[in-house]
Amino acid sequence: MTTAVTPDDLLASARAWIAEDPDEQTRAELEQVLAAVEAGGDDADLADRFDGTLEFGTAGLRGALGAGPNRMNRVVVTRAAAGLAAYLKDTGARGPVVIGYDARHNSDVFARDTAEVMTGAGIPALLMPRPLPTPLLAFAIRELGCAAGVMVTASHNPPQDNGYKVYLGDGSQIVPPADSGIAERIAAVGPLADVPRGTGGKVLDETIVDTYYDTVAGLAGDGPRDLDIVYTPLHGVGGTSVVQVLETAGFSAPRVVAEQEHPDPAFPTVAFPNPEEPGAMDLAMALAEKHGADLVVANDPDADRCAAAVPGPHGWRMLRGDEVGALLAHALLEAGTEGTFATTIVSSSLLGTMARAAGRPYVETLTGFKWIGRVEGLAYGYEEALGYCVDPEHVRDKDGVSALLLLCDLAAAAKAEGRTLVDVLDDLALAHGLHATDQLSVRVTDLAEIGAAMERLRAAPPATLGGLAVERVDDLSLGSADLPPTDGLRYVLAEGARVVVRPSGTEPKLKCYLEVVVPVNPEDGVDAARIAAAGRLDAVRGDIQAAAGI
Ligand SMILES: O=P([O-])(O)O[C@H]1O[C@H](COP(=O)(O)O)[C@@H](O)[C@H](O)[C@H]1O
Ligand SMILES: [Mg+2]
Repeated sequence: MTTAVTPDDLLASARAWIAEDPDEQTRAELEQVLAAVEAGGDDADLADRFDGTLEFGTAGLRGALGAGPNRMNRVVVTRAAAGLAAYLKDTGARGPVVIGYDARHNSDVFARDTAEVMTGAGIPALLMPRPLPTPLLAFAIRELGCAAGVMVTASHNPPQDNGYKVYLGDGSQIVPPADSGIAERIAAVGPLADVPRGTGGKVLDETIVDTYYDTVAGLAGDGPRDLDIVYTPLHGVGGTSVVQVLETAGFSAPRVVAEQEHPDPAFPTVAFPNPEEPGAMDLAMALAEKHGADLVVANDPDADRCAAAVPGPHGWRMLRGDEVGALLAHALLEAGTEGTFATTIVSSSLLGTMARAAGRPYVETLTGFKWIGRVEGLAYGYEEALGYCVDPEHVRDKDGVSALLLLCDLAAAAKAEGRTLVDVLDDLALAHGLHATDQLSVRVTDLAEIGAAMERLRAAPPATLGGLAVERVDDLSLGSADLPPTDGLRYVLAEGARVVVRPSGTEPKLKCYLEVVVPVNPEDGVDAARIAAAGRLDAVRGDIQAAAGI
């Protein structure tokens, strides 16, 4: 919520904040900012810090570390934990809260604060033994019968950010109305000094980690294991888990990108620690090229996403999330997996086509794994943002470790037949048409630019995009029978193409998701369809960019 503040209110809020902040560092930081304003300096920085509070977005709270309610810090985390504790008590939830954390700045401190607030509220707290992947936390919630889970992570965001993912006892991240129920109770938390603090809870031993490794390793079949794998955890926490799981499943140890092997909150070798960002996978692909490896796999820093790259005639290329999503779906369908297949409205429509062809139920949700994770009867869910859930029984969230293992499993099976993952993708294109997707993602410094772009699109709906007629425009903010309201626009285009435009819920970005479908003529081959699709995507991209004015 954004409230207009007068300068006097602002100064008073800052002083009140300093008075209750238990963190020496953020206290000193805000004192400095305040002193500069009091000395007549610009108050823009101070105003921004107090311009509302961090809110639950696509994946919990997320924001820059720093002092003030609009930043991630010990005050905000303590209040969030107290609000969650109140929600759990009010809703009669039973069982402990398990708390995980990644290796970012202060993640361990925020995790400990959360544990102390939980025990202070009379709720048992279990703390993960060390910085570990997000999916391990999601696993622990179900495995240990917890009432809720908290993961302190900002995933793939820049180094100066941190975040707070909240899960309930079903192991899925919170959605409405639980998020607003928790937010109301956070807002109602009184002075910090009145929030009772207990012990740090129980620190779990390695048993939970080993159980997870065995469970994940057990997902792979007993197929061929000859595969030369290059892996990078992108300076995050996936490293030991992935190596251990691959080896338990019978693969040789992957070649790990040495510069990115160990957790480092500064993420020194990448501009953004996000495998979706250009350049993030360069070191991994260079290592693979050097050794003539078969496959590159990567996780984002909290290891709930999995990226992959494959060799081709023009060098290594990254697979899109939609391609990995289709490959894993194919593997599961081939293995006879029953149940519902699900993805989001911004992901490729290929999954729906594959599910229908195989006679499986199919569901589309809003963006975010918090929605996919709670699909009833879920057998497999994925989203284009490199997120995959291949074992919903144990992990009701995306899991970059299990997805990575199953992808290696599939690649090794293909290799044993003298084929590659690209050959499998070609099979799918021949069977269902080439579904090509791309994303136009524009990072802004001023969030108002995103609102302005959405307004322009609403005011002047394009009649065609990339030469394809716009057959229907859905304003997603109105909601529908199948989907709760969310800020976004969907353009249904001729020939099976579509564009969705929405503001990111985790970063200051406007995202446009593009898909075109091109039939494959077996005589011309899949590559001809790929070239045609790339041209179409370019044309659609140019038009939506112009229409949005970004
Ligand atoms: O940060 P992660 O890896 O948890 O990923 C989070 O953010 C992604 C991007 O969301 P948005 O487009 O709103 O920025 C979501 O797709 C994902 O489900 C969510 O968990
Ligand atoms: Mg992540």
